Amino acid sequence: MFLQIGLAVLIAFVIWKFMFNEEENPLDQLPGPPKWPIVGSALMFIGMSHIDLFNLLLDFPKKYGYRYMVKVFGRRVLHIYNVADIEIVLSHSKNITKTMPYSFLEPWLGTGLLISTGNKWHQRRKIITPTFHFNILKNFSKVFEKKSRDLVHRLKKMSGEYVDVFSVISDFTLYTICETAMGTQLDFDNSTSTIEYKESIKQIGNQVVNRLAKFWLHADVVFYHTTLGKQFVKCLKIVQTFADNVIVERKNNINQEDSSLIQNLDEHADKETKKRLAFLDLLIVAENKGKINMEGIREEVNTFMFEGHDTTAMALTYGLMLLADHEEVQAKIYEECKAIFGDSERTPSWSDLTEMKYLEATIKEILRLYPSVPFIGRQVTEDFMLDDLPVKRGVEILVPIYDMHRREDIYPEAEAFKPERFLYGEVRHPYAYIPFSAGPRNCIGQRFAMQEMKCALSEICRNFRLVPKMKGVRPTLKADIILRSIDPIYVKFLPRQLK
Ligand code: HEM
Repeated sequence: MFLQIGLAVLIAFVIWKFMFNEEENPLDQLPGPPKWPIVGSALMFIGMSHIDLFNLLLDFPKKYGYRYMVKVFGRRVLHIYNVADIEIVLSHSKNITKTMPYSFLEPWLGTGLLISTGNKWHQRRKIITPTFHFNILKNFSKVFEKKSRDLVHRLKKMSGEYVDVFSVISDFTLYTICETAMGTQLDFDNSTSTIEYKESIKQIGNQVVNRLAKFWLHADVVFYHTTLGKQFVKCLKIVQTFADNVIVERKNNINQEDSSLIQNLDEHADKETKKRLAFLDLLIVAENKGKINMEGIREEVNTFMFEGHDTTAMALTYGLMLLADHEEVQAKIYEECKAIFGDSERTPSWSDLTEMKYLEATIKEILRLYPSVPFIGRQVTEDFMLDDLPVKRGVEILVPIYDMHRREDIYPEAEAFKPERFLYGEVRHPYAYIPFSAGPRNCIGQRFAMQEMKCALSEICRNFRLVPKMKGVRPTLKADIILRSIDPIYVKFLPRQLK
């Protein structure tokens, strides 16, 4: 009896709240998919796969224009495609809070740099920015060189067969980030803890995405009772334990020489140390100065491990697919490398990579067509004006990078792969090209990512001619935190004679 009365009161409250007590919102005047009382447009998304959702989002701006609003129950999600709007949103100094999908990463990444907001984010960004100092990145180029050489060896063993590119490339990016972030080599260590860590870190990303795709798993009370939730907890434990052990070991080993080197990076630009510095060492030095604690170090190490391997792995995978399809682009990269290396078989140094202008333009074009992060979300915490439109606290904003990068009026022949767009100084709005986002919350790892990708792609193009499984075929994509393909992408790597 009491239960029924309670239920009736609850339903009456929900109806009153959504139908009669809802504040006027200027966004309600914007175009958008049909809305019903209480549920908004929620019904149209029920049972939709991630592929359908991705396609629906591509279709919406054609129907509703470059500023539209999707309402799902009480949530108002404003979608913006105009570069001027995107600039206002991404350059806003106060509205820096991320939207809901990232919260599912929180049990793993904590509130590290990617997820945190407000003062915590400001402080962390200040502490972490020096870890991406030019001289630190230069120090990492040795890791890029070595891992790229190992990658070429692995591909040589598979020459002539169609290779599932992502599975090989994601090992490369994982090994690279692990050595640069934690100073730990995963590739040749066959201990159980290392193998488990490698597997878990790959699975954990998939588990988060699976959860995101199923709205009934969004509530913690449900999720942690499912098989998926239990597997997630298991992987989380393995990943956290491994990271904690590495941090403790590294803390015990950091010495006076490392500390002084880190604190005087500019003076010691070219100094070689016996031990290669890792991001983690810089965080340990920051801890010694009381700027970050153990929990903070763990959050940031895990954040680098997540952001630093999947993003570059997907970009390189799409990149190899596009190169295989465009022999003329491969040939130009090969010629550029030949002009730099001549007959030498040495791996590229930092300054060699800086000279690779055509390859740089190619990578930019890869990231235009396939930005590893297809959408950026912001939760509005402070009212602001989007030009003439008042946007109120509580609204969510979605910046669809993937779709904006394919706007025909900004990029003529937008679907075509043309690295030359980025070679001859074509003028466009600075916010019209944002694979690494822009404004205060832009990607802190972008220079790292560019150098790593340049190193890997130049080594691959010097050593192989790439052949597609089927020319002109493009993958089916799905809406996710990272831009993923439904099916594997296959490429054949035919060895070149290096001369
Ligand atoms: C192709 C490679 C990469 C792409 C396309 C990319 C893209 C992005 C984008 C779009 C954001 C903003 C996300 C948002 O606002 O929701 C971001 C943030 C971030 N990225 Fe990257 N990223 C790449 C590689 C890396 C690498 C290699 C690292 C680390 C070594 C890294 C570390 C981060 C971190 C820590 C943030 C959060 C920054 C903050 O909020 O202050 N990324 N990245």
